[in-house]
Amino acid sequence: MGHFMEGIGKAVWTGALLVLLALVAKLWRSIVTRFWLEPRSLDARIRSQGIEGPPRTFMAGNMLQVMKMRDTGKERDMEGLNHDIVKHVLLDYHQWSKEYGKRYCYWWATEPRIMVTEPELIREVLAKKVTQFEKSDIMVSELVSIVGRGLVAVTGDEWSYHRRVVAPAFYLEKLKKMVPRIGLCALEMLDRWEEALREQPEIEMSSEFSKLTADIISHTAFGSSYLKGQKAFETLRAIQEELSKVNRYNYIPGKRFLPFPANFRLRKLYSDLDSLLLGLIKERRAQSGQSHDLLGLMLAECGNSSFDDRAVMEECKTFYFAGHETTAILLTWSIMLLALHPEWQERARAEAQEVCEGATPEADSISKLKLINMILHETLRLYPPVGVMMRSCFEDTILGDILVPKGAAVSFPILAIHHDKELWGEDAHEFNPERFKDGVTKASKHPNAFMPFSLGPRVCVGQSFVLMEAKIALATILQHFRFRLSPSYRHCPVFKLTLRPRHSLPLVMEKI
Ligand code: HEM
Repeated sequence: MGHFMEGIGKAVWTGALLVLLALVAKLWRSIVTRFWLEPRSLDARIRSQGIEGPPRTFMAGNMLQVMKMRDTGKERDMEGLNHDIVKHVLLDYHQWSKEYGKRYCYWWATEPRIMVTEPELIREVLAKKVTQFEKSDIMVSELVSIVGRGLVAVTGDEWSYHRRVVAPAFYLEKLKKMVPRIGLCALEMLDRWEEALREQPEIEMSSEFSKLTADIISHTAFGSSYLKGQKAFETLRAIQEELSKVNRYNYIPGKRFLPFPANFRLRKLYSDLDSLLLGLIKERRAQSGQSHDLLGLMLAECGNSSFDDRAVMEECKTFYFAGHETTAILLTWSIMLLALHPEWQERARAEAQEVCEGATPEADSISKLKLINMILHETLRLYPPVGVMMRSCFEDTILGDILVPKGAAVSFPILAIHHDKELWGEDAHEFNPERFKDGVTKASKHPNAFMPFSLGPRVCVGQSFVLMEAKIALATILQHFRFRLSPSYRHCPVFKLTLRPRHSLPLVMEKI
């Protein structure tokens, strides 16, 4: 009996050992395939087409190099106050495009990314071959951690469904109802400035515009519940801070589950945020009548469909992340450019005074602010808040003269395209809003060379909202203040998720 039991025990141990060995072998095979065999085969297919690039390292590819090169720009200011910023901000593109040509390949962890700068090919990816090119799993998981599982992050059928529910909230007729509220937010900011100017001659613009756009999105997204909206946005800002600390380890698989203190803090912040937003949505569903804020419009659109409270909550997070900082940055760069170019400041002021007659713009007069519109476009060309975009390739696809293999990605350096002399002429680095006088499609040698909001069906859903908001803010400011750059301003644009000034933007303000 004893021998019999011993025999069974041995068989169980041997079986367990075999299972363990099989699991280790499987894991080993998938590690070798994912980190060595697949990248090696993709590399060979890309290089065989004459597309060269910097040598890559195991696992991280060129990711750490790219981060380091982008950090170099953060460590020193630009030498002059000019707009030739590609070599400062996108040093990786500047160096590698000189070494390997404008079309080269670099590696983001195990994903090869082919740089594509031809607007025609970019249009093909973003507007025509949308099923072959999508956001990659790596990108989606990074986006979900930053912006939530809303419109920016979802793909395929889930994206079509979200877009159908969200897009109507941004129709011009609906946005027009938000104009008076945005005007009030701008006037409140001006009151604050008048108060501050009694003590000092300068105002710091980046933080002012960050407050303004947070205030506007809190009101326009949540209407009467805007104080709770503000609380949610503070939590989102804390999440953004924590994420910037852990993003450096993105190439480590499963890094979100590792016991970093930042991961524990993030989990708590996400859970606080979810209960706050879900509470707010429940309250709103219980109210009768329709409200004209973004949340109300979205709830009306989804009705009783399967778009549940969680899906609505993810879209609320998306509005904040996609729309708050980007808009603040647009306003910051445009006022910097107007401070630097007093002739354009005077022309824009004259237009604002003529159209608005001392008041904030009305919904129907916003389209008459043509010069201000041109100034905003020129700002978005020189300083696009989203400076680089990309898409992954899900099946072998012919793109112009390239065969993009499944598993590779294409990357579009929007900033470099907006500064390309072949597209924009010799004055590509100069501020010249006049180039937009006949509209965006005629401003350069290619109708799609201007792409701050992307192109095709996934074009920025908030595009009209942001231009409306920026026009109201600028027209209101211009009618009340004349301004110039403070001598203490230091010019140092940097990439920190978006293209922003590293230092503050102090302006010397004079009440008109
Ligand atoms: C100057 C300001 C802005 C810029 C430069 C900008 C730029 C962009 C870009 C480039 C994309 C495409 C991203 C991609 O597909 O990888 C995008 C998408 C998006 N943006 Fe904006 N955006 C701005 C403001 C806003 C605002 C104010 C909102 C909303 C309140 C917003 C909401 C969105 C959403 C929801 C998407 C995803 C659209 C989709 O995939 O269907 N954006 N934006």
